[in-house]
Amino acid sequence: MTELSRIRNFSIIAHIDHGKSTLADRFIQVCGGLTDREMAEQVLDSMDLERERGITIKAQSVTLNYKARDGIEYKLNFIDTPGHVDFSYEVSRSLFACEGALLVVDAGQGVEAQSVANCYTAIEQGLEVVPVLNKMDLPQAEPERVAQEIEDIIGIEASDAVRCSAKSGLGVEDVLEDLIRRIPPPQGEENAPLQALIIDSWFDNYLGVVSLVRVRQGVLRKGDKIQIKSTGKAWNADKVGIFSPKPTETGELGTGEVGFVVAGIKDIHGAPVGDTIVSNKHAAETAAVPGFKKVKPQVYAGLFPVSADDYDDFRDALEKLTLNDASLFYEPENSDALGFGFRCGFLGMLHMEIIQERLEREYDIDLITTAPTVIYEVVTRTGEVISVDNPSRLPDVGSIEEMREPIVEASILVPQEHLGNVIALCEEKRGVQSNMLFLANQVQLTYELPMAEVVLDFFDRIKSASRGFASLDYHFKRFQPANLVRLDVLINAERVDALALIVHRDQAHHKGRALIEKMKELIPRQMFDIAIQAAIGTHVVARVTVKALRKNVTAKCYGGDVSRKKKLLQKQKEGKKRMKQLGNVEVPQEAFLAVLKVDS
Ligand SMILES: Nc1nc2c(ncn2[C@@H]2O[C@H](COP(=O)(O)OP(=O)(O)OP(=O)(O)O)[C@@H](O)[C@H]2O)c(=O)[nH]1
Repeated sequence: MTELSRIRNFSIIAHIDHGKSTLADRFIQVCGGLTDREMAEQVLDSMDLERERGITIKAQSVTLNYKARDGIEYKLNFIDTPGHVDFSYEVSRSLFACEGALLVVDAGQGVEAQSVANCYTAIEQGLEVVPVLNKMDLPQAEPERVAQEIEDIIGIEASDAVRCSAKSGLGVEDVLEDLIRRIPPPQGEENAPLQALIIDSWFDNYLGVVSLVRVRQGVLRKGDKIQIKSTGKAWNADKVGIFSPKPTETGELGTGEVGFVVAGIKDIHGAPVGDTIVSNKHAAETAAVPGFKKVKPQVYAGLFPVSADDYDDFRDALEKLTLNDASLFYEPENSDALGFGFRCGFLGMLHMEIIQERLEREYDIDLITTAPTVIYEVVTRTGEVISVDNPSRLPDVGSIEEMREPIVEASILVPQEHLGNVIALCEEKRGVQSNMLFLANQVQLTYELPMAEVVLDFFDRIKSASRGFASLDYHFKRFQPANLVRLDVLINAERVDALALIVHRDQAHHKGRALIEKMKELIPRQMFDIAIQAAIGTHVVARVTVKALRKNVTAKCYGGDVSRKKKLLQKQKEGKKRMKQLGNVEVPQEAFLAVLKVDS
């Protein structure tokens, strides 16, 4: 067991692309955790998809042995955190297991809103935040300006922040030295009964559920009878160890340490993130570690297999995905237009795209996704409050007393020269400004905005309005009464349930018109005219027609070249894969998501 004074538990707070993963890889290299050959690019981003998109999704940890300049060997537990705003709850749960955090800032860019929000969380949780200026090898690095910005915006001393380059390796050991000096060691009673916090749980095909834990007090040993506090179920700790970064069994985890435990649990709901593991013998007298907030999905959409034959495979795939992703929600949904599918809940649009891509790539299921929506609250005339995550399930207008939409508080950091554009965008999105602070070169804006306006494309819009310089962080604040209506889309006079949207009444006409114009571009011409209408109740607000066209793909083939003809027909068939037949009209997947393309 390692003496507490030689342990440091830390996270890295960084904005996307500021170099967190590169720096973590450098740490692993400096501490000799892997041979060069094993040091494949960016070891910590383990999922294929993460690697392709270059973003970190799942929290991971690594234990490193670092021989410091004072001659002492320290055990450094690094708990990785994702960078995207959709996954910010994972940051707060990783911070729970640490005494400190490195704030890595790109010295050529400066502080970004999300890092600010995460730093505040860290400081609130009593963590020591240690600033690091990265990318010092770049000619545009301006360490003095950025250090000043850290002091002004976050309010921590940064003039002496270590300057490094994760890419070249310059200053990386200085970062480790600074970390050891400034981040306090963990505290806790070695002889007390076991109390360990579950930071993360995931499903492994061979081992069952693996949980990443932080021991608060006592010792977790292989063979111990343990209990999961919230379920009251007892298990046997079959495997106990650390990630170095390869999983390595050590047989025990002492107070203050971070590592994994495998206890024969078959379902991640049996070892929920944020739960506490205690010794079975002392379960009654050991309290749970005060956990962190549970996350709820923010964005809902219907997912339907293109081919009804895929339904069972689709359900199995969702079941498997939730084994590793407790934040993914699903329940069966039946649409008149699209048949049997599932209503799924996601943390945000990125999460939705990732799940959709995994379903298609890893499980080979072609899907139609309906327009994403947030959750609305509806108060009925009888005084009942119901949550609506599906526009087509909105109760009859006559029975609605009030509708409420979710409001977020958004914090935006933007350089002064782009302030006007960003404010204009917030106004367009029905935002209400609650604060504006001029800090160093940046302005910190606080807005209350309807969540529906924020989750879809706000992030991309704000980036383009500021030439990539503005950054955004937001969280749910409350539900607020709003004048909302359901906008229906009719194709050849048939209402298509899967295309319904909930929109603000003031925007209904404009949105309806823009939406069907977009759909007109996306629905290919067919052998007959197709009328597309947008309607509120029985009132049609806009109408377009997709003109008939006889599309004969083989017309171009002269002579009797059969193989060429076959090839063309095959090509056309593949092109059809993601089409859905609505009545006699073929509608492509893109048309169901047309609303996402309306604003841009
Ligand atoms: N020039 C230079 N480039 C760097 C440095 N550190 C990282 N980069 C580059 O910056 C890009 C982003 O680095 P990552 O380490 O993937 O960033 P990240 O913060 O982990 O991003 P997420 O995983 O998405 O949170 C990569 O192309 C790196 O090669 C540095 O010190 N200098």
